[in-house]
Amino acid sequence: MSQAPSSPMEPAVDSTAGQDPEGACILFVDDDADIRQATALLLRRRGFAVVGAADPGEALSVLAATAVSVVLLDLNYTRGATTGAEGLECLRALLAHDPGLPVVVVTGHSGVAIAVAAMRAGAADFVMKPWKNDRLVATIEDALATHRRRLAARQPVGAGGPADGAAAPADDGMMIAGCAQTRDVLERADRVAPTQAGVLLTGPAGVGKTALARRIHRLSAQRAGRLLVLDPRLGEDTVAVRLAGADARDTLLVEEIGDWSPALQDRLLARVQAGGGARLLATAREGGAALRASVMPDLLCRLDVVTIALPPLAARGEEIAVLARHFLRLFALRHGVADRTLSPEAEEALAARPWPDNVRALRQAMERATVMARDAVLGVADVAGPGPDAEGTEAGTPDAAPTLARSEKAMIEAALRRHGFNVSHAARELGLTRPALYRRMARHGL
Ligand SMILES: Nc1ncnc2c1ncn2[C@@H]1O[C@H](COP(=O)(O)OP(=O)(O)OP(=O)(O)O)[C@@H](O)[C@H]1O
Repeated sequence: MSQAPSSPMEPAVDSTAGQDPEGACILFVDDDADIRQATALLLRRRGFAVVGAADPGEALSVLAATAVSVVLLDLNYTRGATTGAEGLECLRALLAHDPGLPVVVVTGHSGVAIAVAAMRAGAADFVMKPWKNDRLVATIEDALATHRRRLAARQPVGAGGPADGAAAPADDGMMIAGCAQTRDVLERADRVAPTQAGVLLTGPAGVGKTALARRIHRLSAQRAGRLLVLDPRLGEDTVAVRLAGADARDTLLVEEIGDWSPALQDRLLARVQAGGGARLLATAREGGAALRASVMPDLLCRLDVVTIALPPLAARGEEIAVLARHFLRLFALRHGVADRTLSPEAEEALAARPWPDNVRALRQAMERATVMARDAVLGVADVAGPGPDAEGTEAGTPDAAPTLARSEKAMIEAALRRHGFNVSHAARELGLTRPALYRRMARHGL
Protein backbone atom coordinates (compact mmCIF):
# COMPACT_ATOMS: atom_id res chain seq x y z
CA MET A 1 0.00 0.00 0.00
CA SER A 2 1.23 3.46 -0.83
CA GLN A 3 2.64 5.81 1.76
CA ALA A 4 0.37 8.58 0.60
CA PRO A 5 1.10 11.87 2.29
CA SER A 6 -1.80 13.60 3.97
CA SER A 7 -3.44 16.15 1.81
CA PRO A 8 -2.67 19.64 3.14
CA MET A 9 -6.38 20.22 3.77
CA GLU A 10 -6.71 17.10 5.89
CA PRO A 11 -4.95 17.31 9.22
CA ALA A 12 -6.50 20.62 10.23
CA VAL A 13 -9.90 20.20 11.78
CA ASP A 14 -12.39 21.15 9.11
CA SER A 15 -13.98 24.56 9.41
CA THR A 16 -17.41 22.94 9.28
CA ALA A 17 -16.71 21.55 12.78
CA GLY A 18 -19.68 22.15 15.02
CA GLN A 19 -22.43 21.25 12.52
CA ASP A 20 -22.78 18.07 14.50
CA PRO A 21 -24.74 19.43 17.46
CA GLU A 22 -22.16 18.07 19.86
CA GLY A 23 -19.11 18.83 17.72
CA ALA A 24 -17.99 15.24 17.03
CA CYS A 25 -14.64 14.92 15.31
CA ILE A 26 -13.78 11.76 13.35
CA LEU A 27 -10.17 10.68 12.87
CA PHE A 28 -9.88 8.60 9.68
CA VAL A 29 -6.66 6.56 9.41
CA ASP A 30 -6.01 5.14 5.95
CA ASP A 31 -2.93 5.17 3.72
CA ASP A 32 -4.96 5.83 0.56
CA ALA A 33 -5.23 9.61 0.10
CA ASP A 34 -8.15 9.30 -2.35
CA ILE A 35 -10.22 7.25 0.07
CA ARG A 36 -9.41 9.69 2.86
CA GLN A 37 -10.55 12.63 0.72
CA ALA A 38 -13.77 10.99 -0.43
CA THR A 39 -14.68 9.80 3.07
CA ALA A 40 -13.89 13.20 4.57
CA LEU A 41 -16.23 14.85 2.05
CA LEU A 42 -19.00 12.39 2.89
CA LEU A 43 -18.64 12.77 6.65
CA ARG A 44 -18.40 16.56 6.47
CA ARG A 45 -21.60 16.67 4.48
CA ARG A 46 -23.21 14.69 7.33
CA GLY A 47 -22.07 17.31 9.82
CA PHE A 48 -18.88 15.81 11.29
CA ALA A 49 -15.50 17.44 11.58
CA VAL A 50 -12.85 15.16 10.07
CA VAL A 51 -9.10 14.82 10.52
CA GLY A 52 -6.98 12.43 8.48
CA ALA A 53 -3.86 10.38 9.15
CA ALA A 54 -1.90 8.31 6.61
CA ASP A 55 -0.42 5.75 9.03
CA PRO A 56 -0.54 4.61 12.67
CA GLY A 57 2.30 6.95 13.76
CA GLU A 58 0.49 9.95 12.36
CA ALA A 59 -2.76 8.76 13.97
CA LEU A 60 -1.19 8.90 17.44
CA SER A 61 0.20 12.40 16.79
CA VAL A 62 -3.21 13.62 15.61
CA LEU A 63 -4.86 12.08 18.66
CA ALA A 64 -2.33 13.88 20.87
CA ALA A 65 -3.21 17.23 19.28
CA THR A 66 -6.94 16.93 18.71
CA ALA A 67 -10.05 16.07 20.71
CA VAL A 68 -11.20 13.06 18.69
CA SER A 69 -14.66 11.49 19.22
CA VAL A 70 -14.43 8.38 17.00
CA VAL A 71 -11.57 6.75 15.07
CA LEU A 72 -12.16 5.01 11.76
CA LEU A 73 -9.13 2.75 11.36
CA ASP A 74 -7.94 0.87 8.28
CA LEU A 75 -6.01 -2.28 9.26
CA ASN A 76 -3.29 -2.63 6.56
CA TYR A 77 -0.60 -0.10 5.64
CA THR A 78 2.41 -1.85 4.12
CA ARG A 79 2.05 -2.64 0.41
CA GLY A 80 0.61 -6.13 -0.02
CA ALA A 81 -0.15 -6.64 3.69
CA THR A 82 -3.45 -8.36 4.44
CA THR A 83 -2.98 -9.69 7.99
CA GLY A 84 -4.25 -6.55 9.70
CA ALA A 85 -1.32 -6.75 12.16
CA GLU A 86 -0.34 -3.07 11.78
CA GLY A 87 -3.91 -1.95 12.33
CA LEU A 88 -4.37 -4.20 15.37
CA GLU A 89 -1.17 -2.81 16.90
CA CYS A 90 -2.40 0.72 16.24
CA LEU A 91 -5.78 -0.17 17.79
CA ARG A 92 -3.98 -1.33 20.96
CA ALA A 93 -1.90 1.89 21.09
CA LEU A 94 -4.99 4.09 20.61
CA LEU A 95 -6.89 2.28 23.36
CA ALA A 96 -3.88 2.34 25.68
CA HIS A 97 -3.93 6.11 25.37
CA ASP A 98 -7.70 6.38 25.75
CA PRO A 99 -9.49 3.15 26.73
CA GLY A 100 -12.92 4.73 26.14
CA LEU A 101 -12.15 5.87 22.59
CA PRO A 102 -14.58 4.32 20.09
CA VAL A 103 -12.54 2.80 17.26
CA VAL A 104 -14.38 1.45 14.22
CA VAL A 105 -12.08 -0.76 12.17
CA VAL A 106 -12.24 -0.96 8.40
CA THR A 107 -11.50 -4.31 6.84
CA GLY A 108 -11.12 -5.06 3.16
CA HIS A 109 -8.82 -7.84 2.09
CA SER A 110 -8.33 -8.90 5.69
CA GLY A 111 -11.87 -10.25 6.05
CA VAL A 112 -14.06 -11.35 8.89
CA ALA A 113 -11.46 -13.15 11.03
CA ILE A 114 -9.49 -9.92 11.40
CA ALA A 115 -12.65 -7.99 12.25
CA VAL A 116 -13.33 -10.52 15.02
CA ALA A 117 -9.75 -10.13 16.32
CA ALA A 118 -10.23 -6.36 16.34
CA MET A 119 -13.51 -6.61 18.26
CA ARG A 120 -11.81 -8.86 20.81
CA ALA A 121 -9.03 -6.28 21.13
CA GLY A 122 -11.57 -3.58 22.01
CA ALA A 123 -12.81 -2.11 18.71
CA ALA A 124 -16.27 -0.57 19.01
CA ASP A 125 -17.42 -1.97 15.65
CA PHE A 126 -16.24 -2.68 12.11
CA VAL A 127 -17.19 -1.89 8.51
CA MET A 128 -16.21 -3.82 5.38
CA LYS A 129 -14.72 -2.15 2.31
CA PRO A 130 -16.30 -1.29 -0.05
CA TRP A 131 -18.89 0.21 2.28
CA LYS A 132 -22.30 1.70 1.71
CA ASN A 133 -22.19 5.32 2.79
CA ASP A 134 -25.31 5.12 4.93
CA ARG A 135 -24.01 2.01 6.69
CA LEU A 136 -20.70 3.76 7.43
CA VAL A 137 -22.41 6.85 8.86
CA ALA A 138 -24.81 4.72 10.93
CA THR A 139 -21.90 2.72 12.37
CA ILE A 140 -20.07 5.91 13.34
CA GLU A 141 -23.20 7.38 14.87
CA ASP A 142 -23.83 4.21 16.91
CA ALA A 143 -20.25 4.18 18.20
CA LEU A 144 -20.55 7.85 19.10
CA ALA A 145 -23.87 7.36 20.89
CA THR A 146 -22.48 4.47 22.97
CA HIS A 147 -19.46 6.56 23.84
CA ARG A 148 -21.58 9.52 24.93
CA ARG A 149 -23.80 7.30 27.07
CA ARG A 150 -20.70 5.93 28.79
CA LEU A 151 -19.31 9.42 29.37
CA ALA A 152 -22.61 10.59 30.81
CA ALA A 153 -22.75 7.58 33.12
CA ARG A 154 -19.25 8.34 34.37
CA GLN A 155 -19.87 12.05 34.95
CA PRO A 156 -21.00 12.02 38.58
CA VAL A 157 -18.08 9.91 39.76
CA GLY A 158 -15.53 12.67 39.54
CA ALA A 159 -13.21 14.54 37.29
CA GLY A 160 -11.09 11.52 36.39
CA GLY A 161 -8.39 13.95 35.37
CA PRO A 162 -6.06 16.29 37.14
CA ALA A 163 -6.65 16.94 40.79
CA ASP A 164 -7.94 20.42 40.11
CA GLY A 165 -10.76 18.94 38.08
CA ALA A 166 -9.91 20.46 34.70
CA ALA A 167 -9.91 18.44 31.49
CA ALA A 168 -6.44 17.18 30.69
CA PRO A 169 -4.81 18.45 27.51
CA ALA A 170 -5.27 16.07 24.59
CA ASP A 171 -1.69 14.78 24.70
CA ASP A 172 -1.51 14.41 28.46
CA GLY A 173 0.35 11.17 28.98
CA MET A 174 0.45 10.16 25.31
CA MET A 175 3.34 7.68 25.22
CA ILE A 176 5.06 6.88 21.95
CA ALA A 177 7.36 3.84 21.78
CA GLY A 178 10.07 3.74 19.13
CA CYS A 179 12.53 1.22 20.58
CA ALA A 180 12.51 -2.15 22.34
CA GLN A 181 13.23 -0.65 25.78
CA THR A 182 10.23 1.69 25.71
CA ARG A 183 7.98 -1.02 24.30
CA ASP A 184 9.03 -3.19 27.25
CA VAL A 185 8.36 -0.33 29.70
CA LEU A 186 4.86 0.19 28.25
CA GLU A 187 4.13 -3.53 28.23
CA ARG A 188 5.05 -3.81 31.94
CA ALA A 189 3.03 -0.71 32.80
CA ASP A 190 -0.04 -1.97 30.93
CA ARG A 191 0.24 -5.35 32.70
CA VAL A 192 0.25 -3.85 36.20
CA ALA A 193 -2.25 -1.06 35.41
CA PRO A 194 -5.52 -2.97 36.00
CA THR A 195 -4.37 -4.23 39.43
CA GLN A 196 -4.27 -2.38 42.75
CA ALA A 197 -0.49 -2.81 43.11
CA GLY A 198 1.65 0.21 43.99
CA VAL A 199 3.98 1.16 41.13
CA LEU A 200 7.25 3.07 41.45
CA LEU A 201 8.47 4.77 38.26
CA THR A 202 12.13 5.72 38.30
CA GLY A 203 14.34 7.63 35.90
CA PRO A 204 16.01 11.00 35.40
CA ALA A 205 14.20 14.31 34.82
CA GLY A 206 11.89 14.57 31.84
CA VAL A 207 12.09 10.90 30.95
CA GLY A 208 8.32 10.27 31.01
CA LYS A 209 7.55 9.07 34.57
CA THR A 210 4.51 11.29 35.06
CA ALA A 211 3.21 10.61 31.56
CA LEU A 212 3.48 6.88 32.25
CA ALA A 213 1.72 7.24 35.60
CA ARG A 214 -1.18 8.96 33.80
CA ARG A 215 -1.34 6.09 31.32
CA ILE A 216 -1.42 3.53 34.16
CA HIS A 217 -4.26 5.48 35.78
CA ARG A 218 -6.22 5.60 32.51
CA LEU A 219 -5.86 1.83 32.13
CA SER A 220 -6.77 1.07 35.74
CA ALA A 221 -10.07 0.08 37.32
CA GLN A 222 -9.86 3.44 39.17
CA ARG A 223 -9.90 5.51 35.99
CA ALA A 224 -13.30 7.04 36.74
CA GLY A 225 -11.85 8.39 40.00
CA ARG A 226 -9.45 11.27 40.35
CA LEU A 227 -5.70 11.25 39.86
CA LEU A 228 -4.51 13.33 42.79
CA VAL A 229 -1.01 14.65 42.19
CA LEU A 230 0.99 14.93 45.41
CA ASP A 231 4.07 16.94 44.48
CA PRO A 232 6.09 18.55 47.28
CA ARG A 233 7.17 21.21 44.77
CA LEU A 234 3.58 22.53 44.98
CA GLY A 235 4.04 23.13 48.72
CA GLU A 236 3.49 20.84 51.69
CA ASP A 237 0.10 22.42 52.49
CA THR A 238 -1.29 21.59 49.06
CA VAL A 239 -0.03 18.02 49.38
CA ALA A 240 -1.53 17.65 52.86
CA VAL A 241 -4.94 18.97 51.72
CA ARG A 242 -5.08 16.66 48.68
CA LEU A 243 -4.01 13.72 50.80
CA ALA A 244 -6.70 14.39 53.38
CA GLY A 245 -9.35 14.70 50.65
CA ALA A 246 -8.50 11.39 48.92
CA ASP A 247 -10.85 8.44 49.05
CA ALA A 248 -10.83 4.81 47.89
CA ARG A 249 -11.89 5.69 44.34
CA ASP A 250 -8.85 7.91 43.82
CA THR A 251 -5.32 7.24 42.69
CA LEU A 252 -2.49 9.08 44.43
CA LEU A 253 0.43 10.11 42.25
CA VAL A 254 3.27 10.59 44.72
CA GLU A 255 5.79 12.71 42.81
CA GLU A 256 9.49 12.66 43.70
CA ILE A 257 9.10 10.57 46.84
CA GLY A 258 12.86 10.92 47.46
CA ASP A 259 12.30 14.66 48.15
CA TRP A 260 9.49 14.24 50.71
CA SER A 261 10.18 15.54 54.20
CA PRO A 262 9.95 12.97 57.04
CA ALA A 263 6.83 14.76 58.36
CA LEU A 264 5.04 14.48 55.02
CA GLN A 265 6.12 10.84 54.64
CA ASP A 266 4.60 10.19 58.07
CA ARG A 267 1.28 11.66 56.95
CA LEU A 268 1.26 9.62 53.76
CA LEU A 269 2.08 6.41 55.61
CA ALA A 270 -0.63 7.07 58.20
CA ARG A 271 -3.16 7.63 55.40
CA VAL A 272 -2.09 4.43 53.66
CA GLN A 273 -2.13 2.38 56.85
CA ALA A 274 -5.62 3.63 57.69
CA GLY A 275 -6.77 1.17 54.99
CA GLY A 276 -9.49 1.38 52.32
CA GLY A 277 -7.22 3.88 50.68
CA ALA A 278 -6.45 5.01 47.18
CA ARG A 279 -4.19 3.27 44.64
CA LEU A 280 -0.57 4.45 44.88
CA LEU A 281 1.68 5.43 42.01
CA ALA A 282 5.02 7.08 42.76
CA THR A 283 7.91 8.64 40.88
CA ALA A 284 11.56 9.09 41.86
CA ARG A 285 14.57 10.33 39.93
CA GLU A 286 16.82 7.89 41.76
CA GLY A 287 15.92 4.36 42.77
CA GLY A 288 17.92 1.74 44.67
CA ALA A 289 20.10 2.64 47.67
CA ALA A 290 19.59 6.41 47.27
CA LEU A 291 15.85 5.98 47.61
CA ARG A 292 16.12 3.53 50.47
CA ALA A 293 18.23 6.11 52.31
CA SER A 294 15.59 8.83 52.03
CA VAL A 295 12.24 7.01 52.27
CA MET A 296 10.82 5.22 55.32
CA PRO A 297 10.97 1.44 54.70
CA ASP A 298 7.28 0.88 55.56
CA LEU A 299 6.25 3.51 53.07
CA LEU A 300 8.61 2.34 50.37
CA CYS A 301 7.30 -1.20 50.47
CA ARG A 302 3.76 0.10 49.86
CA LEU A 303 4.84 2.31 46.99
CA ASP A 304 7.25 -0.09 45.39
CA VAL A 305 5.39 -3.33 44.75
CA VAL A 306 6.44 -3.08 41.09
CA THR A 307 9.31 -0.88 39.89
CA ILE A 308 9.52 0.32 36.30
CA ALA A 309 12.75 2.07 35.34
CA LEU A 310 12.58 4.43 32.36
CA PRO A 311 15.87 4.68 30.43
CA PRO A 312 17.38 8.09 29.60
CA LEU A 313 16.57 9.39 26.13
CA ALA A 314 20.20 9.30 24.98
CA ALA A 315 20.19 5.51 25.49
CA ARG A 316 17.11 4.94 23.34
CA GLY A 317 18.83 5.14 19.92
CA GLU A 318 16.34 5.14 17.09
CA GLU A 319 13.51 6.33 19.34
CA ILE A 320 14.89 9.88 19.34
CA ALA A 321 13.91 10.35 15.67
CA VAL A 322 10.54 8.62 16.19
CA LEU A 323 9.69 10.95 19.07
CA ALA A 324 11.01 13.99 17.19
CA ARG A 325 8.72 13.25 14.23
CA HIS A 326 5.77 12.73 16.59
CA PHE A 327 6.37 16.10 18.29
CA LEU A 328 6.79 17.87 14.93
CA ARG A 329 3.38 16.58 13.78
CA LEU A 330 1.80 17.36 17.13
CA PHE A 331 3.00 20.97 17.18
CA ALA A 332 2.28 21.61 13.50
CA LEU A 333 -1.34 20.69 14.26
CA ARG A 334 -1.47 22.57 17.52
CA HIS A 335 0.01 25.79 16.11
CA GLY A 336 -1.72 25.46 12.74
CA VAL A 337 1.54 25.70 10.78
CA ALA A 338 3.00 23.63 7.93
CA ASP A 339 4.35 20.14 8.61
CA ARG A 340 8.13 19.93 9.15
CA THR A 341 10.42 17.02 8.37
CA LEU A 342 13.94 16.28 9.59
CA SER A 343 16.91 16.34 7.23
CA PRO A 344 19.28 13.36 7.70
CA GLU A 345 21.83 15.78 9.23
CA ALA A 346 19.27 17.09 11.72
CA GLU A 347 18.36 13.53 12.66
CA GLU A 348 22.03 12.74 13.26
CA ALA A 349 22.48 15.88 15.35
CA LEU A 350 19.52 14.93 17.51
CA ALA A 351 20.85 11.41 17.99
CA ALA A 352 24.23 12.78 19.07
CA ARG A 353 22.97 15.19 21.75
CA PRO A 354 23.27 14.12 25.41
CA TRP A 355 19.70 15.21 26.34
CA PRO A 356 20.19 15.91 30.07
CA ASP A 357 16.50 16.89 30.29
CA ASN A 358 15.45 13.92 28.16
CA VAL A 359 12.08 13.77 26.36
CA ARG A 360 10.92 17.09 27.81
CA ALA A 361 13.84 18.88 26.13
CA LEU A 362 13.32 17.07 22.83
CA ARG A 363 9.65 18.01 22.91
CA GLN A 364 10.48 21.66 23.48
CA ALA A 365 13.21 21.67 20.82
CA MET A 366 10.69 20.30 18.30
CA GLU A 367 8.05 22.84 19.27
CA ARG A 368 10.59 25.63 18.88
CA ALA A 369 11.64 24.30 15.47
CA THR A 370 8.01 23.99 14.35
CA VAL A 371 7.28 27.57 15.30
CA MET A 372 10.52 29.23 14.19
CA ALA A 373 12.00 27.31 11.21
CA ARG A 374 11.83 29.02 7.82
CA ASP A 375 11.90 25.84 5.72
CA ALA A 376 9.78 22.68 5.72
CA VAL A 377 12.91 20.49 5.96
CA LEU A 378 14.71 21.14 9.23
CA GLY A 379 18.49 21.50 9.24
CA VAL A 380 20.96 21.14 12.09
CA ALA A 381 20.61 24.79 13.12
CA ASP A 382 16.82 24.45 13.41
CA VAL A 383 17.03 21.64 15.95
CA ALA A 384 19.95 23.02 17.98
CA GLY A 385 19.50 25.05 21.13
CA PRO A 386 18.98 24.76 24.84
CA GLY A 387 16.49 22.37 26.33
CA PRO A 388 13.79 23.76 28.59
CA ASP A 389 15.50 22.87 31.84
CA ALA A 390 19.04 23.53 30.73
CA GLU A 391 18.78 26.91 32.48
CA GLY A 392 21.34 28.35 30.09
CA THR A 393 23.91 25.63 30.57
CA GLU A 394 23.72 24.61 26.90
CA ALA A 395 24.15 28.14 25.59
CA GLY A 396 23.40 28.85 21.95
CA THR A 397 25.43 31.20 19.80
CA PRO A 398 25.34 34.87 20.86
CA ASP A 399 23.19 35.72 17.81
CA ALA A 400 20.78 32.87 18.35
CA ALA A 401 20.16 33.57 22.03
CA PRO A 402 17.71 36.49 21.70
CA THR A 403 15.72 34.61 19.05
CA LEU A 404 15.50 31.50 21.23
CA ALA A 405 14.49 33.58 24.23
CA ARG A 406 11.78 35.26 22.16
CA SER A 407 10.48 31.93 20.92
CA GLU A 408 10.38 30.51 24.45
CA LYS A 409 8.54 33.61 25.66
CA ALA A 410 6.03 33.33 22.79
CA MET A 411 5.43 29.64 23.57
CA ILE A 412 4.84 30.37 27.25
CA GLU A 413 2.49 33.26 26.45
CA ALA A 414 0.56 31.11 23.97
CA ALA A 415 0.20 28.25 26.49
CA LEU A 416 -0.94 30.65 29.22
CA ARG A 417 -3.53 32.19 26.88
CA ARG A 418 -4.78 28.75 25.80
CA HIS A 419 -5.37 27.85 29.45
CA GLY A 420 -6.97 31.15 30.50
CA PHE A 421 -3.74 32.06 32.40
CA ASN A 422 -4.01 29.01 34.63
CA VAL A 423 -0.34 28.36 35.45
CA SER A 424 -0.82 24.73 36.51
CA HIS A 425 -2.52 23.81 33.26
CA ALA A 426 -0.05 25.74 31.11
CA ALA A 427 2.87 24.12 32.97
CA ARG A 428 1.41 20.67 32.36
CA GLU A 429 1.03 21.33 28.66
CA LEU A 430 4.60 22.63 28.40
CA GLY A 431 5.91 19.59 30.28
CA LEU A 432 7.22 21.76 33.13
CA THR A 433 6.62 21.83 36.85
CA ARG A 434 4.72 24.87 38.12
CA PRO A 435 7.81 26.35 39.87
CA ALA A 436 9.84 25.87 36.67
CA LEU A 437 7.20 27.75 34.68
CA TYR A 438 7.10 30.55 37.24
CA ARG A 439 10.91 30.88 36.95
CA ARG A 440 10.63 31.20 33.19
CA MET A 441 7.75 33.67 33.41
CA ALA A 442 9.83 35.82 35.76
CA ARG A 443 12.83 35.60 33.43
CA HIS A 444 10.71 36.81 30.50
CA GLY A 445 8.95 39.51 32.53
CA LEU A 446 5.54 37.81 32.27
N1 LIG B 1 7.42 8.14 25.30
C1 LIG B 1 6.90 9.37 25.21
N2 LIG B 1 6.13 9.73 24.16
C2 LIG B 1 5.63 10.97 24.05
N3 LIG B 1 5.83 11.95 24.95
C3 LIG B 1 6.58 11.66 26.02
C4 LIG B 1 7.16 10.37 26.21
N4 LIG B 1 7.86 10.40 27.37
C5 LIG B 1 7.72 11.64 27.87
N5 LIG B 1 6.97 12.41 27.08
C6 LIG B 1 6.64 13.83 27.28
O1 LIG B 1 7.82 14.47 27.80
C7 LIG B 1 7.47 15.43 28.78
C8 LIG B 1 8.19 15.11 30.10
O2 LIG B 1 7.64 13.88 30.61
P1 LIG B 1 7.27 13.71 32.18
O3 LIG B 1 6.79 14.99 32.76
O4 LIG B 1 6.40 12.52 32.28
O5 LIG B 1 8.72 13.41 32.74
P2 LIG B 1 9.15 13.05 34.24
O6 LIG B 1 10.05 11.89 34.14
O7 LIG B 1 7.94 12.92 35.10
O8 LIG B 1 9.97 14.36 34.62
P3 LIG B 1 10.30 15.03 36.06
O9 LIG B 1 11.11 14.02 36.82
O10 LIG B 1 11.10 16.23 35.71
O11 LIG B 1 9.00 15.37 36.70
C9 LIG B 1 5.95 15.42 28.90
O12 LIG B 1 5.44 16.44 28.06
C10 LIG B 1 5.59 14.04 28.37
O13 LIG B 1 4.27 14.02 27.85
